[in-house]
Amino acid sequence: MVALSSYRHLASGKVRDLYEVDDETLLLVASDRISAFDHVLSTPIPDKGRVLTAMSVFWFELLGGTDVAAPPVAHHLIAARDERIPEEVRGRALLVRRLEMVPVECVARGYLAGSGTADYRRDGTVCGVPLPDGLTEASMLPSPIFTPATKAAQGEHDENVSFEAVAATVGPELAGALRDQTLAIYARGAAYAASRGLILADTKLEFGLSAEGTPVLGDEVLTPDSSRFWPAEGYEPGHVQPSFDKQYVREWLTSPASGWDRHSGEAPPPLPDEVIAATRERYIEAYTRLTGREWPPAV
Ligand SMILES: CCOC(=O)Cn1cc(-c2ncnc(N)c2C#N)cn1
Repeated sequence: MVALSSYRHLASGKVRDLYEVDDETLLLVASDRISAFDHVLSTPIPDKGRVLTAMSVFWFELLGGTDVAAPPVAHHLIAARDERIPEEVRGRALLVRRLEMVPVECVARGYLAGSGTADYRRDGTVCGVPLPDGLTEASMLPSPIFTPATKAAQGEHDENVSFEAVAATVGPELAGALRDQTLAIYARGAAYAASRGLILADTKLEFGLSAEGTPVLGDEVLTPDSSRFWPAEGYEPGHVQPSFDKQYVREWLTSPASGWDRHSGEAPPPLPDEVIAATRERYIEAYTRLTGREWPPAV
């Protein structure tokens, strides 16, 4: 049985870690850590890593499958079950093909939210894409838009950049391919989510390059950590929508009960057990509602 410590640690994000298995194989591990208001909270959410990993596997299989009209999406997933996956991370780790990653956060937005709303309010555009007047928080956009960003240092916000800036960095051909693939994956995800009563407001994808220089989907895919999911029931533009997975955490942290001031720059206090339990349930509900599969998945 292989131990995680036998793999070289390559990188860590807020809630995930990346290890080297061999020259062409990596291990992408999802922790149970949760972040809110740009802080990684001190209390983990049991099973969050396993649920989000199972969700990525579901999307890789759906997008990479040949059973639908769209062409299969090339992706980096090798295996979710494999003897090279250490016992301690089994179920929340993916064996993936090592890629040459493209340094662009490929974001697609079907609705106005987060930095999109802020950019729109400043100058009526997002990443240089002009939008109609009169939009408000959570407005549905006339059609989904590609709004790339450059990855910021940990703890900083990614910086929205124009398509032209991406083309200048990676070349117009690859920039166009990244945009097309990002919008195609968003459209498939949004349509599928809508059929399950969920709005996929936006999503962030990361790509590497194939030997031919074409995009290969990496990272996690269409999870609540990389995307905004809103319950379709109760959707109404004009205010920040409740996050499907983090609403209990956000409401408790901004309630008097937490004793925390989100503008203080101080770390948030630990979450009470009932908020942890309710949030764990929300992640499981997101998985079962989206995939139609039982939790936990049959071994
Ligand atoms: C730990 C959190 O950071 C990331 O996952 C971002 N990241 C991805 C890679 C990567 N590098 C080569 N090949 C890949 N298949 C991948 C993937 N996914 C590097 N950083």
